[in-house]
Amino acid sequence: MNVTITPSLLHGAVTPPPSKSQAHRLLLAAALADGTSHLSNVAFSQDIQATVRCLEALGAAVRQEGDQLAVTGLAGRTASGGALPRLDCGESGSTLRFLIPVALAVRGGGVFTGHGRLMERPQEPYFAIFREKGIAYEQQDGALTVRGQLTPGVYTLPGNVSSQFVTGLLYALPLLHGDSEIRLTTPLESADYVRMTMDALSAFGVAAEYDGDRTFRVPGNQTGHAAPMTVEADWSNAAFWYAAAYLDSTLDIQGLNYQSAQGDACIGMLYWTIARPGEAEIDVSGCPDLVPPLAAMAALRGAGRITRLVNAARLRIKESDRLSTVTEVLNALGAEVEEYADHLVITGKDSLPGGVAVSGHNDHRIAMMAAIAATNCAAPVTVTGAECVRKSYPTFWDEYARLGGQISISQ
Ligand SMILES: O=C(O)C1=C[C@@H](OP(=O)(O)O)[C@@H](O)[C@H](O)C1
Ligand SMILES: C=C(OP(=O)(O)O)C(=O)O
Repeated sequence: MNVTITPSLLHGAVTPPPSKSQAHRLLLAAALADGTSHLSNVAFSQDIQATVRCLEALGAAVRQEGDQLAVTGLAGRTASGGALPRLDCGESGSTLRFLIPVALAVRGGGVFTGHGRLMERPQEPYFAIFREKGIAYEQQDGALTVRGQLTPGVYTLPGNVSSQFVTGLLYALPLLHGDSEIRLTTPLESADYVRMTMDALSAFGVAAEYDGDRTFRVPGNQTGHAAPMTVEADWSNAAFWYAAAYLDSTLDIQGLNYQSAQGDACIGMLYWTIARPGEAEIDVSGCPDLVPPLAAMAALRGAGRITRLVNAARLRIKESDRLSTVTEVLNALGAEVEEYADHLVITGKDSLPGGVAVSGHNDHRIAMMAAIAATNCAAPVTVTGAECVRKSYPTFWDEYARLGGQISISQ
């Protein structure tokens, strides 16, 4: 699907979709707990569909009841020895990395498949653990098979590849028959995502302790208890509307929790960092998903104003190599972005020429970045492969049009 945008500013009230990160976590906690949890405000983005499908494959029951999702958990039931469950994780890194250790704990392993770039995204921190602990793994023809017994003990891994490994272990280790420890060999990046994990576990009565530095203590023999929960609005996707507002659209962004544990809630603060005159340097190691909207803001910050988005190496292992795709797409629109190994340097302009077609690179955040930058372009912009927004924000283009964005869609 191609979307052609005739540049115009956006106006009106908008509520961001339910948080994808929080929904993954609540669904998983509910699927492992005792009893039936009712979850409100779950939206079926492709990534959440992947998590639901995989939790069902692991034996949890998920059904729609009115506008809630009822999740009946495994309640400590485990099964091993039979055929391994097959888990199609779509393009969702969270689903894959959260469920690898969970599948080992509850089913003795699994066969994981994925689409797009997913199976190329790194899993080495898990593989290093598996080699040390004698868990078999094999990646062949796009499928990753893991098989073995997860045992309580010490789990050592780096903190700077992806926080999603820590989250996966925090879900799996409480299920084991003994206490465990997670030890990080480097400082934890994306730390707020791990805090969100601990909040979700704690809402279901599962305890883990973090020393705030490199060690997590995880007591074993824990089964969570069903809890009614409501998913918050998504700050990572709200950030695109913040970017549009910074670029002169008049938006009333509603429904957000300003006390949220979502790390990307810092977009409110970063908005002002970008709005101030002079050079800006933003460390994005805690909020990697904000780079596309921040880059759109920085590209249009005003002539000559320099923004550095630093500590961003991890952006290369997302749905696309985001340091390269942010650079390519914004520069195609006429921006001045310089790409380095682990950072971007962006020299602002007052407006961009546009007048080109840019690829969404099968990356929802790149397509949304292009759409927001297009509001400040002089000539129409076509986003090809624009359906990729379904990964996290299926209604994005509808909302964009509802807010007055002038789009035409072609196949
Ligand atoms: O745990 C999560 O929900 C996520 C963690 C982050 O990944 P990293 O920890 O790999 O940076 C983020 O980029 C991703 O979109 C979602
Ligand atoms: C990187 C993302 O998600 P995941 O890692 O779960 O695929 C994202 O939503 O930007």
